[in-house]
Order: sequence, then C-alpha cells, then structure tokens
Amino acid sequence: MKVHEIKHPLVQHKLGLMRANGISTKNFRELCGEVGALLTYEATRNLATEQITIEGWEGNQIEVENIKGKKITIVPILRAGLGMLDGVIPLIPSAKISVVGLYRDEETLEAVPYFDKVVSDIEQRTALIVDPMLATGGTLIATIDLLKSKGCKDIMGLFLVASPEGIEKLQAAHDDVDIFVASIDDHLNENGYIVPGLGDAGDKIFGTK
Ligand SMILES: O=P(O)(O)OC[C@H]1O[C@H](OP(=O)(O)OP(=O)(O)O)[C@H](O)[C@@H]1O
Ligand SMILES: O=c1cc[nH]c(=O)[nH]1
Ligand SMILES: [Mg+2]
Repeated sequence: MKVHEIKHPLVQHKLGLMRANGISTKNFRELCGEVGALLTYEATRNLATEQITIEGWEGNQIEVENIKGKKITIVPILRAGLGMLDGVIPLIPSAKISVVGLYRDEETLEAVPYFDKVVSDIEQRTALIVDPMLATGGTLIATIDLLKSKGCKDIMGLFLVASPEGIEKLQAAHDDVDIFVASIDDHLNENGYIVPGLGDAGDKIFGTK
C-alpha cells in the first residue's frame, strides 16, 4: 500500500484554512471541493497514456497523448464524500459515479452501511473513493469490502485528513489500495475524532450542526 501525503503548498494552505474554529459552511464546502480537485490531480498523475494521431490546426497529421486503459468510477461515501465530488468531477468529467452510504455509529464507532448504487461494469474500472476523513478506518474498509465483493480489482482513495491508526488498519485489511491524503494527522481522540483534524466534516459541509 502506498500512502501519498500531498505536501503541495496550495493543498496545505487550503487545509489550514479548513481547520479554523467557526469556519462557515460556505467556506468549508468550497475548500473541500478545491482540495478534492488537487488530490485528484495528484492521484491521476500516473494514468497510462498512448500516442494517437489526429489532424492538427494546419491540417497535418500530428501525434498527441491520450489517456488509455481502465476507466474510472468515482465513489463518494455519503454524506461527507459529496463535498469533495464538486472538485473531483471536473477533472474526470466522463467518469461514472458509484455512490455508497455508510455512517459511523457514534457509540461503537462501527460503520453502518445504508445505501449503495455501484456501476454495473465495476470490474472493468478503477474505483476512486472520496471521503474527507479516514479516522478508525472502519468506513473505508467496509466500502472496499463492498467494491471488491462486486468484482472491483483496482481501488484508490482520496482523503483530506487521515489518522495513523486508520492507515494502519487499512494496511492490514487491504494492502493493495493506495491512498492520497492532504494530511496524516497526529492521533484519534477518545471519541474517534481525528486530532487536530477538521471536526465533523459531514456536519460542516451540510451545515447540520
Ligand atoms: O474511519 P471511520 O472511523 O469509519 O470514520 C470516517 C467516516 O466518518 C465520517 O462520516 P460520518 O459517519 O460522520 O457520516 P456523514 O458523512 O454522514 O457525516 C467520515 O466522512 C467518514 O465516512
Ligand atoms: O474526525 C473525524 C472522524 C470521523 N468523522 C469526521 O467527520 N471527523
Ligand atoms: Mg459526520
């Protein structure tokens, strides 16, 4: 498993703004999409390309690069993953979307699945999971279990903030999945929240707190 922590100044600056106490729903939501776009740029850096011949502006035959190989399905995890989707889709506009819904039980911290609508040809696609938070790892592991049970063989994940504990758990469960994160933070607190973290990302994106 490769863990890419994206140290790009734009990513770090925008994430820093998101950490401010009292940030508005509007600002948090906008930044979530912006960092989502920058993580997508990094995660797609190594997509295979091929040379194709087209007619250029002078009418000559010219060679250009074209992305080839497996197509992508973006997998936002409800709810908070929707906050990143606005930034991810413009970079991969023809990607199909597979939506999964899981919430974390506040007492047990176990992931509870409640929805999934996955593209029918998932076995032929790279799945790009998007969720702002990788905390205990339970939600992500359950999502990967689901995608693999439907035949998906190639999976990456984008997260704004991850905990060391969640990354370790993911590695033990699904060592074949690479992740791209804006920050690996310090630790999980006694309630399973990432510290310093962002607080409850879903509530901040949807304004439900
Ligand atoms: O790694 P874990 O410990 O499983 O926690 C991470 C999950 O918790 C949050 O979702 P939440 O359950 O708050 O749902 P929401 O997006 O609807 O707010 C977050 O968006 C992740 O999906
Ligand atoms: O820190 C955390 C952990 C889980 N879910 C969140 O939204 N934030
Ligand atoms: Mg939440």
